[in-house]
Amino acid sequence: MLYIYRASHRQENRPRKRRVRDRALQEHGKQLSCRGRAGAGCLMPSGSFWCSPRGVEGINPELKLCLHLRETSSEQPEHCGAPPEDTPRTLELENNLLLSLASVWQSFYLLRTQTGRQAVTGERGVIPAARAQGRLVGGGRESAATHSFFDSRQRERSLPHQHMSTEPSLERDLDGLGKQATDGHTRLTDISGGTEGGSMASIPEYYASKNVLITGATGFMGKVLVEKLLRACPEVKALYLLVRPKAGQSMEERVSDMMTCKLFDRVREDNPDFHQKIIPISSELTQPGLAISPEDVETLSACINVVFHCAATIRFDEPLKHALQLNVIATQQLLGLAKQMHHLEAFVHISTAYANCNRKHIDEVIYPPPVEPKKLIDSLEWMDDSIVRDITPRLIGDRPNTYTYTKALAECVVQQEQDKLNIAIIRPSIVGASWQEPVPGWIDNFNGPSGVFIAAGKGILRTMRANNDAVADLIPVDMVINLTLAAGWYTAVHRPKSALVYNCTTGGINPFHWGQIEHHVMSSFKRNPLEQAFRRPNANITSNYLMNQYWILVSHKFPALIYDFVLRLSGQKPQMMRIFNRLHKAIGLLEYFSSQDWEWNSENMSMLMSQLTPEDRRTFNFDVRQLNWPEYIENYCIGTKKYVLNEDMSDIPAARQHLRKLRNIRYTFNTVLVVFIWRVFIARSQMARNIWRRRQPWPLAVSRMQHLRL
Ligand SMILES: CCCCCCCCCCCCCCCCCCCC(=O)SCCNC(=O)CCNC(=O)[C@H](O)C(C)(C)COP(=O)(O)OP(=O)(O)OC[C@H]1O[C@@H](n2cnc3c(N)ncnc32)[C@H](O)[C@@H]1OP(=O)(O)O
Ligand SMILES: NC(=O)C1=CN([C@@H]2O[C@H](COP(=O)(O)OP(=O)(O)OC[C@H]3O[C@@H](n4cnc5c(N)ncnc54)[C@H](OP(=O)(O)O)[C@@H]3O)[C@@H](O)[C@H]2O)C=CC1
Repeated sequence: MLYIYRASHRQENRPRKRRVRDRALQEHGKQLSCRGRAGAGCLMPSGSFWCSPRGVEGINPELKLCLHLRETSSEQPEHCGAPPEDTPRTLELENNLLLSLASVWQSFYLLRTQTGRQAVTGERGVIPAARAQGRLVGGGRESAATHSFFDSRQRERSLPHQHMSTEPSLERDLDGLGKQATDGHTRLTDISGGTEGGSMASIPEYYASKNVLITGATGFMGKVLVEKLLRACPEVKALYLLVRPKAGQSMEERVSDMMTCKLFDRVREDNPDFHQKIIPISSELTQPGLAISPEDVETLSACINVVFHCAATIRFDEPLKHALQLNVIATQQLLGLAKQMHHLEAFVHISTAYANCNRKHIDEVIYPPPVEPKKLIDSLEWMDDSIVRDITPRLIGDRPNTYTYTKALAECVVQQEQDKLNIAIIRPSIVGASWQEPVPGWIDNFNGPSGVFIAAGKGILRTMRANNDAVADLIPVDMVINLTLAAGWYTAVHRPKSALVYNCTTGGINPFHWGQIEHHVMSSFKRNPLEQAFRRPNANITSNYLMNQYWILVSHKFPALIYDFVLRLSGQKPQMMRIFNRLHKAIGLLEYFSSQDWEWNSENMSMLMSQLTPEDRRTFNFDVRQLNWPEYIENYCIGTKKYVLNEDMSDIPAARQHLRKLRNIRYTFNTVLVVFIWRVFIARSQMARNIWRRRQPWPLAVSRMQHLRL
């Protein structure tokens, strides 16, 4: 027996909604938590609560999915009793229809899926494991029935039509599940029962014996993904990595080099033979057919269960044609390959939170693309590179670069396949060094803020345009990867009808600002200095353009000129001005992101967390509330020193000594300057002497005495 009630925006319906819920509470002593505004839902025999974005009868199309009732009681009811008196007849009827449909799905599920069969037979796997974790109570079959309702609901695509057509009206009513709500936002609650912890395979159980395809595995995030999968899901069958030969190295050499990197130390300790699970596949993503050999296509089509698409060009200055080729066309081709995969359960696409940075508020929806991707691809194909370069600013419009523009188009091409594939789109904001795993502060590149931190730590960068009070939406790479793996699991298990978008951001939950980052970066590099710093780290951010230009002149260009002059005098090649020019170019490309605020809705991230078992929540932690920013920034700065610059921590005393030397040089330089000014201007002018006598600050009085002694 289950209760169904329909909620409505209309004020007069709210008391009835509340009565139904209160009745459920009274009868079963349950504590139900309720979020949101209006909605429609049913209390399942398991005690979980299901609600649809459109209302059970589908009569109120404006209804958004707003209700999320979650059982918080550990006690499971034997049954749920009769429907409340005030439940209308139509809804009682729907109770029965829903139940029959649930049982059709359940039987189908039990017969068709291995998980289901295991659930009935009690084989090793999902159910026993779930029971062991205290997530299931009662007999295996009954429990399977209750937990499989939503699982099987999501498998409806694979159901023969006659199964669905037994209850046509109900089919229509339930259509809302897994589709986007009228605000376009497909929330996790749209497709799940909302049972805390869920009653399905845990993440490592799911990935056990799966074949996973990863693009961009040699990149920053790809590496962390490979490492975490191998470490946290040791039963994974194989990881197929699409890699291209590069810089004179074959793809095999590149992959074996990658596996010797420090990042894999922990995996190596746990399983010295981990490399056996890694299968490199030669692929150049910008080539037709991704340049994968026919044999490899066959292998991948036959065995891959999950795809993680991380590869992209993330350069902000990439020519549009190339960015389009890699970020859009290659994604299209990969989707084509994915459609040939017979056992594909989830396709996870890594996008960016800034794909829609032309908006201030960004929901977890796929916005209409700036241009129809196919049209753009067709037009650019015949265009000369110089013409494309000329029209690029007009094309990208209010986006700052070709990167964010092509990532937005990529989301659109991914969305076009949502009817054929189970898709998740992850949108991380600014991905920084790792928070905890495999080691705190792991980072291996100069992208995003890392280059800025390093340049500031070396004492080269002294000023930058950024808004002190704007939120710095940094997110640690390990949290992004944990969420990505969890989203892969969720997508495969629930098979949502439309692509689920996860804004993987921190600002809305645990905000930290650029001004605070500046403070912590500077103090961290003073405690743990980088080797051979150019000057003592002392950088400031300002949102004022003119002020920034002034400081660039005084703190960057003037010292660079002096330094290059000294180099020239000593017969060496001047280099400082060249370094500053490159730095200014890089900083100029980043300033767009550090000078503004965005607001991301990250509801699906929070909802996904609520679907994990307590154990998975610990292993695949992406709870950004737990981030302690000062500690994170300290580890980040140390990480740039250890892992990007390969500096030894034992050299810190020498680096501190070097900073002291730089400080003494600065004091000496300042003193010489004061003395020089004194001798040249003040000592020669009576008026200056008069002014001088009237206001003698203490430090200058000292140098005056020194002068007298001279
Ligand atoms: C005043 C200091 C206070 C400190 C606190 C305040 C901090 C404010 C920080 C603000 C940061 C804002 C960051 C926003 C990022 C938005 C992110 C959007 C999220 C994403 O989705 S994508 C990931 C972000 N992508 C990038 O960051 C790529 C940006 N990079 C580029 O586009 C190009 O690399 C660039 C900058 C145009 C340079 O191109 P080029 O001149 O051709 O140089 P190379 O790329 O070939 O590199 C040559 C060489 O230099 C190293 N390098 C690259 N960038 C830097 C850098 N910033 N600093 C130092 N060194 C850098 C690079 O590794 C190469 O080294 P090799 O040894 O390999 O030759
Ligand atoms: N880093 C960040 O701050 C953020 C990143 N993202 C997204 O995350 C994903 C990963 O980013 P990240 O790891 O930082 O990027 P990296 O630049 O570190 O990695 C890019 C990966 O793509 C591969 N690749 C690039 N071109 C080709 C090609 N033609 N053929 C085959 N492989 C290719 C690279 O391989 P190779 O080693 O051969 O060059 C590399 O493995 C991207 O989709 C990016 O948009 C989103 C938000 C923020």
